[in-house]
Amino acid sequence: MIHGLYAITDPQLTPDERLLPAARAALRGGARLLQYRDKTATPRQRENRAAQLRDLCHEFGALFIVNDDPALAARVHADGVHIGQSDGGLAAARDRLGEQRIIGVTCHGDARLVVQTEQAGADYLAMGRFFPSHTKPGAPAAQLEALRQACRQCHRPVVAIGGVNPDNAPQLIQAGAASVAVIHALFGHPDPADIEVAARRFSTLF
Ligand SMILES: Cc1ncc(COP(=O)(O)OP(=O)(O)O)c(N)n1
Ligand SMILES: Cc1nc(C(=O)O)sc1CCOP(=O)(O)O
Ligand SMILES: [Mg+2]
Repeated sequence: MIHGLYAITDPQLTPDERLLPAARAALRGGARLLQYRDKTATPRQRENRAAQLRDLCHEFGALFIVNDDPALAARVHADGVHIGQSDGGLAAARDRLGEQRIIGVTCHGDARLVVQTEQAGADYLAMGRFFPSHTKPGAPAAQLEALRQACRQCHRPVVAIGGVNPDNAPQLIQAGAASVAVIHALFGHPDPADIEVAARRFSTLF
């Protein structure tokens, strides 16, 4: 079920030696989904890390999602993949992963695209960036009103992303977001104990 805190790893904030302790802390704090997002590692490193994160997520009963790469998601038996508008398309990802696995698709701030992408068969729709983001400052901005509209019209879960922290997340949840996806407000904390506290703050909002 796509609901609650959605933690996303980051190669700068969660490098190899910090990846598993940081991910474990987010899961202990209640993250219900975790995405492996790493555009810099070698294919072999990505496969190893993804397999370890999959096992960790399943220890906590959380869903494990791979960013960008349906083939890697299939190889490591992830629960699903997240694709953007330039990541090869929903149909190709569905062909690769079958009907049982989750496919999430970025729809930026476009409520009409959310509805179209739901009709095309995505399992969740992601909208953002709602607030200034340390991680991806150049992501196109999205408006809360578009989130409200999308959540009224769409039957699948909508995930809100971009500069989300425990203080601004309530606005997104109030607007109808089923989940908030977070990098910096979790993994920007150097100490895993603080990641867990932050994750718990998010989790109690749902
Ligand atoms: C949950 C979630 N939402 C949005 C994104 C962004 O995906 P994309 O537009 O493909 O950008 P990159 O993450 O690949 O830089 C995401 N990864 N996860
Ligand atoms: C990966 C990503 N995609 C975005 C979008 O708007 O599509 S914003 C973003 C970065 C999210 O990280 P943080 O929580 O640190 O802002
Ligand atoms: Mg992408």
